[in-house]
Amino acid sequence: MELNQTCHITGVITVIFLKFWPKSIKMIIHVTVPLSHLINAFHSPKKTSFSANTSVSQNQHRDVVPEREAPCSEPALNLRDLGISELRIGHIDQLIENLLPGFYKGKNVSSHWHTSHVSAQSFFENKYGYIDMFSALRSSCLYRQHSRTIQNICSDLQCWPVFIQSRGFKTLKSRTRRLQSTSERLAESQNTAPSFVKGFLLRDRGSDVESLDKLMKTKNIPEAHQDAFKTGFAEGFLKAQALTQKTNDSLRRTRLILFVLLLFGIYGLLKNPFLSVRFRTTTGLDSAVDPVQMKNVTFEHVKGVEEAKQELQEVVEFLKNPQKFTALGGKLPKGILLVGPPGTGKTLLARAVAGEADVPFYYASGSEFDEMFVGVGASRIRNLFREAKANAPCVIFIDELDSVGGKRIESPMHPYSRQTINQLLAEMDGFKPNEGVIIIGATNFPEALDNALIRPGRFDMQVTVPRPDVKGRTEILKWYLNKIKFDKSVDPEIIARGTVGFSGAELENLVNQAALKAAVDGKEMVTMKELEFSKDKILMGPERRSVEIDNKNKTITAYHESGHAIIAYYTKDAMPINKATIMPRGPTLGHVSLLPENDRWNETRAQLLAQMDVSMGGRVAEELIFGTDHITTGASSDFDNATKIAKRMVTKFGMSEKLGVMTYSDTAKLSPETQSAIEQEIRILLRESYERAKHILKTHAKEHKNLAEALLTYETLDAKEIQIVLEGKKLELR
Ligand SMILES: Nc1ncnc2c1ncn2[C@@H]1O[C@H](COP(=O)(O)OP(=O)(O)OP(=O)(O)O)[C@@H](O)[C@H]1O
Ligand SMILES: [Zn+2]
Repeated sequence: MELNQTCHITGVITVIFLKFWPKSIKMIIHVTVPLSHLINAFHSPKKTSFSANTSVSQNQHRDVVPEREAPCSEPALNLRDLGISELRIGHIDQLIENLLPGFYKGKNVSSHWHTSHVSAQSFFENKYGYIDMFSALRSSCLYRQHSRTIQNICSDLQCWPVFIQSRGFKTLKSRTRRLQSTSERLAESQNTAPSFVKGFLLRDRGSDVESLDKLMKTKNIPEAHQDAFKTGFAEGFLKAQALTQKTNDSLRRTRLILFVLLLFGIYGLLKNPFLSVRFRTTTGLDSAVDPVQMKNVTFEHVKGVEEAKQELQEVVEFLKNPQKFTALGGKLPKGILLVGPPGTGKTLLARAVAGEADVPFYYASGSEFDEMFVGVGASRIRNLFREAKANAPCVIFIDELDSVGGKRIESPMHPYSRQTINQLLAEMDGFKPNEGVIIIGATNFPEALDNALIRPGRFDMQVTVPRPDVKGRTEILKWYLNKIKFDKSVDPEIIARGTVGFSGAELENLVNQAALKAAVDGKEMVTMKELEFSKDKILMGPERRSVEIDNKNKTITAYHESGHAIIAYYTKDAMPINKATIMPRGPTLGHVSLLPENDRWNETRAQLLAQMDVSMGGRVAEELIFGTDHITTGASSDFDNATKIAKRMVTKFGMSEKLGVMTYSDTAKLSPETQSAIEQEIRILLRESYERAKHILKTHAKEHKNLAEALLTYETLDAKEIQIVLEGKKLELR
């Protein structure tokens, strides 16, 4: 039987024994060697042509005799000759003992090794002078006689789990040697290592697992080893994966942090007032054009302010055709100031001027210019004017001019408050009147403006934009009613009469609220009812139907509101009653709304006194009907109103005999005597008003009672119904 075959048989025997010995298999399974060790173990150490007692020094050059070329003439050596019948894991020692008598500790083997001065690669080598077990086997005296067998055993044993001691640390020298020897060994092992290991060693990472399984199958690797290999591979693979995963995770985290920091950086730059200003006013993308961006607004869109429109017409002419004005040598105003209460159409007018002249409209709000950072306001103004000059002719509109051009505060606390306004003054002086740039400012408080702003050559043209009169209101109502579906029965005039003092914005809101109400009620179009409803809502506040009010409180409210109504009805100079209700609205439990029959441009002393008396009507009614112990807190807002009127009469309108026609703007700075004189006068006015109200209510106690009961029945009464009740007629049930 050919040696080879015998060896193979040995190898096979080995395998068979192992196969049927679950215990030994278990033992083998426990002995799992990390992958790197397995690879080390495969590299059967260099073939050495040692003589038995040659002293072994690890750096002796070894010539490698490739196993397969060795002649196979030796007699076959089988385990029996070695006194071993069957080979199990426990027999390794005996085998080695027989192969290498005296190898094991305790026998004084001719020591092949000295104390190593250079640390060897492994403790094994340090101790035995051989790189590993196999080279120890090969150097045995038996090797020469049975080199073939020992080689085969070694190569078979290679499949056995081997105990390799390796040092936990690597010296540079050993590392180099290891790397070098590993690569040489790897090259060599490709010849000696069984094919399945080759595939394993040379595997491409991509398809490890299935090639490993495939190899396990095709090369019928013993069961026991499969787990060890798989475990080893899995461990190595998982470790590698875990490491990659960790690296990827930390890379991802770093990238995320950098990205967030970048975002913050960009946000900070954009928010930076200097940059954002530059961005806003110098880039075409987001220059300070009117954010509302109403397209081609013309004078047609502005109703009820004819006078203001006429005054601005000439500005439009100038913007359309500046030469016409320069030829005559005339100078147009650089700055136009629109003055009026909120919501009267100042911004709309400025847009209409730019729209009529068809020039760019630059919108800026005064409050934008004031930032907590010093100098930001001034830089924004510079940018705005630079951009406008570059696009002349154009309109610059500065809304709420008083917030940037307010009186300059001369105080060490605000050393920079002048910077922005000074910049504005400088810019206004910085261009010639006929350069084609018109600056329009709007303010609700002209008195708050710095005088330097409104001197000639700056905002030297002032246009008043007042609240619309009944005619203007009718026009504005028609304008907005035409934008919705409304019933033909709607008479804008009546609504206009009932909305004295309403601004354009409030009228627009009234029509809009009526449309919403009609939509909520599922109506096809808006009728007078919805318009009245939204008017009351604006005048008296939204109804609070959900509020549950007990009868006692309802009765008090009914007499309180009737008190106001009776005074208004029986006082000659009082405003006519529009409506009385005990339906809670807004913050009040009831409300009486009065409306002048037309616009009051001025109010007489009698009218002011009448308003005070009406305000006193509520408290007086409570006192007369329920007694002084049952008067309520509900009259506080009435007294506020009456006190305000009395104070304006004394300090503003010169309507006090004692204090004369002087005005007292800042009472806090007055002398104590003057202050107490003012208080005295106010007190007298209020007491007299109270007495007048009491007199009226005593005189018309019956009507007062009838009206209160009607309110308890109908909850809300309009002017007509109130008149019917006070005339003693019966109201038809609604
Ligand atoms: N005379 C008017 N004619 C038509 N619509 C008006 C008129 N006045 C106000 N409006 C409406 O009210 C809205 C607000 O008006 P605008 O902003 O021009 O008032 P304003 O005087 O500038 O208010 P503020 O002083 O609060 O800035 C306008 O968009 C417009 O729809
Ligand atoms: Zn009241």
